[in-house]
Amino acid sequence: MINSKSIYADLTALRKNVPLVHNITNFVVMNNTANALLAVGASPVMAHAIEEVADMVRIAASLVINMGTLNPQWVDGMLQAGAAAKQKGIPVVFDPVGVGATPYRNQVATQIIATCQPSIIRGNASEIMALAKENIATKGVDSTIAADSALEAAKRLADQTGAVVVISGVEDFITNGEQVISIKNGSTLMPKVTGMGCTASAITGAFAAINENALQAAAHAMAVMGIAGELSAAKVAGPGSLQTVFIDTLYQLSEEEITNTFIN
Ligand SMILES: Nc1ncnc2c1ncn2[C@@H]1O[C@H](COP(=O)(O)OP(=O)(O)O)[C@@H](O)[C@H]1O
Ligand SMILES: Cc1ncsc1CCOP(=O)(O)O
Ligand SMILES: [Mg+2]
Repeated sequence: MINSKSIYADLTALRKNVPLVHNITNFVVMNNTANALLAVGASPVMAHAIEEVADMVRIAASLVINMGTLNPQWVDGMLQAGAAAKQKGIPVVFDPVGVGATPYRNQVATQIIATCQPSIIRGNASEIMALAKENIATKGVDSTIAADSALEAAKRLADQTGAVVVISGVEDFITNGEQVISIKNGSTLMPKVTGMGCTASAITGAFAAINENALQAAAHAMAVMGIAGELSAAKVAGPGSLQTVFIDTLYQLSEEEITNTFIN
């Protein structure tokens, strides 16, 4: 369904079109995700004020909503931005950071899915299980379970919401409820850098801006994440340098590297 040629074709389209990706994201990752979006070829803007989100959506090619550090004002902004994105017809990517950890996060995630109707939801296995209302003990923003154990829950969530659902982890799974694509690239060092999941969601927003097929766009984004993470991890001593080398690797990512590294 996807291959190294289709990944590179979308990456080339992204670099050529430089789509504006509007992010309403958390305090922890704003800088990393903006830099990752620039490096992959997109143009990021971070804007959360209720007074401007709808106007920003009007000039954006996609919207990424990430609920990592919530407060009620931001939630209002997310809901307004999501409604404006639906009206304009641009894709919405939702990252339900930490859902399952607190009742407030659960309530906000439900509200965002209902109002913003995301075309892609990306989370780790614990988050996807929590969204699918599975009984799961979560541990803040990190997953406590393997991605494959959330696959059935992800398919159900895709059926319920109409969104493509991505579970990240050792292996990533991307499903529309029927088809499933898996990506085996990545590195055990990636979850040691905060914001790698948020970066995956932001980059998914960039690919969704240039490919109308949400399943393909999400799979291409996760493949690029995994390939760049794997190539970067081979060059570094630990998570500190992974963060910066990852940005350089994304920026330089070539067709040859994709062809030689991609595994699914
Ligand atoms: N153990 C692992 N081995 C390989 N890649 C991983 C591993 N854990 C996470 N990744 C990769 O790191 C990125 C972030 O995923 P993850 O850590 O699941 O997200 P989150 O930070 O939201 O919990 C994804 O691209 C995923 O494929
Ligand atoms: C640590 C933390 N706390 C609230 S948001 C956040 C960042 C989570 O990022 P990711 O899910 O990509 O690791
Ligand atoms: Mg996360």
